Amino acid sequence: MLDTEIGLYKMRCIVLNCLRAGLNLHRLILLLAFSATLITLLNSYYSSYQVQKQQLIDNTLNNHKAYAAKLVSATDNFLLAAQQQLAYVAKILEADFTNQTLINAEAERLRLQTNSFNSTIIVNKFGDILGVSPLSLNLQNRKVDSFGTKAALSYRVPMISEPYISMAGNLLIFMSQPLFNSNNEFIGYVGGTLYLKRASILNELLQVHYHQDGSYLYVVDENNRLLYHPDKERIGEQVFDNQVINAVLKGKVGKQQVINSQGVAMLAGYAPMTMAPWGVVTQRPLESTLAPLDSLMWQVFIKTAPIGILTFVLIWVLAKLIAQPLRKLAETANTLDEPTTSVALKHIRSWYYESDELRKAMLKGIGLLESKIGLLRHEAHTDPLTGLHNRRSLNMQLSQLMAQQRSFAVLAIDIDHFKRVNDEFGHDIGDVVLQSLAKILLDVTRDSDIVARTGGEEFIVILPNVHPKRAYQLAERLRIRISKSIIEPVGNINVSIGIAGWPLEQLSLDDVMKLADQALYLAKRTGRNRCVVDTIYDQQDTSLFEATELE
Ligand SMILES: Nc1nc2c(ncn2[C@@H]2O[C@H](COP(=O)(O)OP(=O)(O)OP(=O)(O)O)[C@@H](O)[C@H]2O)c(=O)[nH]1
Repeated sequence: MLDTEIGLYKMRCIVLNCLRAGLNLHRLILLLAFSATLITLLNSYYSSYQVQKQQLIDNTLNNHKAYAAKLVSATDNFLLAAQQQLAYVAKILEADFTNQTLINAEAERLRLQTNSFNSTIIVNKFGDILGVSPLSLNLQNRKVDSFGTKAALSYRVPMISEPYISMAGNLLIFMSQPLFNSNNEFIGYVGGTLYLKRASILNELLQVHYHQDGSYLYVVDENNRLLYHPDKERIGEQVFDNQVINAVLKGKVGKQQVINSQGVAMLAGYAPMTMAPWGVVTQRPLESTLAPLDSLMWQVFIKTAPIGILTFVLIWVLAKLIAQPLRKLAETANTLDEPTTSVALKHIRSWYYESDELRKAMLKGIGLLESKIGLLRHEAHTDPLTGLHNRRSLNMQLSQLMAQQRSFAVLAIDIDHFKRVNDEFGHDIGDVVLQSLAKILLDVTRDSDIVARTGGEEFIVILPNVHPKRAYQLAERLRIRISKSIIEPVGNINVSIGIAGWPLEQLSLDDVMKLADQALYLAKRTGRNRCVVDTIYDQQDTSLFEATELE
């Protein structure tokens, strides 16, 4: 019971600690596995304790039942032998009952030849005591006056009396054999006593079976009186309300767990005698019977403890191994937006099916997320018709260039009389022209240049690190290339280009774009199909620009 209480207390501590520290898979697995193991261990301890306890009780009851039967047999044999001795003496005396010397000699021989009787007595039919041994009892020539000796005179049969106090003051039982003459007339009897409280053959016989482990036996007569008990003070005491005594005096053989008259739980076996209406009960206290079980269970605990501890350690390690991949996956799930997440995911050792599937699913999810974000980013920065940068993307790129303090030239390009193309060939063909122009622009510029469509038929080309004169040359080459290109079914188109640049007297980006627009407007106004450089930009000190390779 103590083990169960300790186990429950430990489990309660674990649960409370988990609640305090916050539940996670590792702790849950530990809690589950620990509690399952603990319950199994406690259950096996408890059930093996119960089984062994029952086995001990059954064995003890069976042993004591067998003891009782054995003692009954030995005591019956003794009484039979004693009765036979009396019968033998009776035979001798019947032949010559007037011979006083013979009477004295037989009384003495009967007592001394064996140790069956404590005293012997030979009585005539009038109750006169003719012979006695030992003489120290001073009963010669007296009349019998006790319960047993008078009963023998009246009943005139072989008999064993119930216990009584003798004429000499001893608690005893009296055995007698009647004497008959040749005419079959009752002439007296020969008898012997068995002392109950003093040393006697009966006490010696029964004491053989007294054990030091708390076992003891007692004998009761038909009046519930104790004839033998290890506690001599109790001999002669009448015991009622005892189930075992009631059963044995009804002639039953058996075994039973009882509470004795002192209130102690006993495991008893009992059997009735055949030579006398007595019963023998042998018993052992339940407590002393079960005492070895506690040390046995302790030994079992000591022997199983190392394996138990090893099991707990194994559970702890396994729980950690199982929980670790899921814990790392859970931690990574909080940082899905970080670029290093997919690399971290790949390094997680998901060694079993579920965690591996989860990891793969997360990797797939991140892949899908990244491609979707990439697509959205591309769409947010791209002109859908031409695939060039849109205005948002252009502004971002320009901000970066300005942040890096890198100079650049701006070409603002507008198709001349594009309205006519739409009007003559339709809007779809107009779109084809815009797409063709985009291709030419990409073809002529470098990868490091930025080509954007910022309006209907307006394009912006940014040339990083290009000084004004080189910007103009490039714009001219671009214009000529466009005008010479045949775009089916429209044929040739022309463009006007306005040129400005940064840095320019600390102007803002908006101012630079306005200057490029103004130059473009000038190109349109002065006849189209031409390039115009913003005047301020045209006067820039070329030393401000890095040397660059031109197409
Ligand atoms: N096909 C097509 N046409 C467009 C698109 N965006 C704008 N336009 C047309 O571009 C034409 C621009 O006309 P205008 O602003 O009058 O300029 P323009 O005809 O080129 O004359 P100038 O610029 O003065 O030489 C209009 O007819 C618009 O409808 C587009 O995405 N696709």
